[in-house]
Amino acid sequence: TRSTRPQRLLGAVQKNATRGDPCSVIQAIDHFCRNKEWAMNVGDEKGCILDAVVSEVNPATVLELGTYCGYSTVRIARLLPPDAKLITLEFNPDFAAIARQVIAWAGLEEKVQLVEGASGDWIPRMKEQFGVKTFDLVFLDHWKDRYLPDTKLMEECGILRKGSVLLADNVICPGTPDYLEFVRNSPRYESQYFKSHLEYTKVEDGLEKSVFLG
Ligand SMILES: Cc1ncnc2c1ncn2[C@@H]1O[C@H](/C=C/CNC(=O)c2cc(-c3ccc(F)cc3)cc(O)c2O)C[C@H]1O
Ligand SMILES: [Mg+2]
Repeated sequence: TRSTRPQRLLGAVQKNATRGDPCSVIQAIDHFCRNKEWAMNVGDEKGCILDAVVSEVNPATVLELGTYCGYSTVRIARLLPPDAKLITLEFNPDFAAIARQVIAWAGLEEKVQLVEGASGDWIPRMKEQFGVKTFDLVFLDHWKDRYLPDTKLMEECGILRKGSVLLADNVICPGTPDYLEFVRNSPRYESQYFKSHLEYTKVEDGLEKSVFLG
């Protein structure tokens, strides 16, 4: 049977990237998506903004919602200090299987814990299951109608601390209007919009960075 796009994306990584070299994995995926088949990775342009925020926060603990093929997982994990931990949630087993191989090809397995399951089920269990009290950085890139409910859930579960940074992809395209309205109007967040473009296109999109004020 015909391969899937994530399988072809993994093939491009295994063919063109060097094992243990995260930058070559990122470049291989961006080249594949720009020249062969578009895929919903955060991409190189928004990826540079993601890199800047990760470097600024220098997080010890990171939560990613929506792994997909692991592109942003690799982008973030490659910048983390040695004993930092990135937990990434993905409920589609086929995507999770591809992402594990992409993360392994980049040589970043030690820094990444990929959890197969729904964010709503796992956010309440972060403390007991993984011994993580709070997250310094959360990257939201899963179903767009889950950004707001999961943010409220993270607040309720106490996994955000004063200064925790939420970075949300696609706040313009496809758009997350309810989430954007919430973080921009809530007194508990200091929000900033980073204008960019939808991955591999000229369409406007951007990232919203929201600092939880406790
Ligand atoms: C609740 C929950 N828990 C765990 N994993 C979850 C989850 N909801 C989705 N996921 C997983 O994250 C991934 C989903 C991401 C959703 N992202 C998107 O739908 C998405 C869509 C576009 C886009 C833009 C313009 C167009 F014309 C077409 C598409 C661009 C992007 O950057 C995106 O992230 C894969 C899915 O299995
Ligand atoms: Mg996205």
